[in-house]
Amino acid sequence: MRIALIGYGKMGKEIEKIALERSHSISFRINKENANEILQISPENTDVAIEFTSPESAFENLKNLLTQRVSVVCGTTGWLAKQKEIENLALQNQVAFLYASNFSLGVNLFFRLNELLAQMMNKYPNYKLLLEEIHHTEKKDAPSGTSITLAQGIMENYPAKTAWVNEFSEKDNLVSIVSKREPNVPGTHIIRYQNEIDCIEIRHEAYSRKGFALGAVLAAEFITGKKGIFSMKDVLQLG
Ligand SMILES: NC(=O)C1=CN([C@@H]2O[C@H](COP(=O)(O)OP(=O)(O)OC[C@H]3O[C@@H](n4cnc5c(N)ncnc54)[C@H](O)[C@@H]3O)[C@@H](O)[C@H]2O)C=CC1
Ligand SMILES: O=C(O)C1=N[C@H](C(=O)O)C[C@H](O)C1
Repeated sequence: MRIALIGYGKMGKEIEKIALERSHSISFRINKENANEILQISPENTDVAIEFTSPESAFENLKNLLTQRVSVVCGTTGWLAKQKEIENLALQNQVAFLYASNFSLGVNLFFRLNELLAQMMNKYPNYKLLLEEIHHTEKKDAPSGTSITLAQGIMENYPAKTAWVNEFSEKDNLVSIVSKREPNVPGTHIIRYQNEIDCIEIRHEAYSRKGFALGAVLAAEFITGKKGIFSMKDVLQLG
């Protein structure tokens, strides 16, 4: 498979390692400095593009790639207000598009665990809920994309929770997401239900970026040759 890497930073480089190990080749390495080269990417030279850039650049990159009829796996967080527009563009151009806030198998298992726990805790409202995310100090967006997915999973299974906020709050209808930034943390997410008697906590801690990169390459392998909108649930078949 010929992969174009859009964003050759921490994630782009990690993805390249896994892609080469799995016998794929890299058709383009695009960064801020050579961003215009994205216009040269086409189905003639590339099977799939993997986009990990920044919240400010993702929408424009995705628009260009999909209009040029190139299927895309996107891991950039913080641009989702325009997700529907991008999905429609993929459908119009008859290519595949897959976005995930987190590509690691562990986090996708954790998403399911979070939903099951929310379903149970829905019956015990005297437990206060807190969602905490810790990431490296270079991260540009807050809260993390993963914590937004976790908050959505809670709201779908705990109807009294109707919105999330990115601050500490004890309001019963809110999912409170607290974001912390510390050096060299690849990504940690904690969900805690607590009252004066005890505490129930689930936690996912990434030890490196390898799981994110492997998941992104598996997603690229999965969508190659397909058309439509996909998610990591399709790739990992977690049920
Ligand atoms: N979904 C997931 O599993 C994961 C998502 N992420 C997300 O991926 C994104 C990138 O993360 P990192 O690689 O850690 O960031 P990074 O800052 O190390 O790398 C980003 C790269 O994008 C490039 N870039 C910026 N503007 C560009 C443009 N217009 N065109 C092409 N390249 C451009 C920069 O030159 C830089 O090399 C972030 O939004 C982060 O939240 C990160 C890890 C896992
Ligand atoms: O910026 C990161 O590094 C990460 N971003 C993703 C997010 O916002 O959830 C995924 C992972 O936690 C690492």
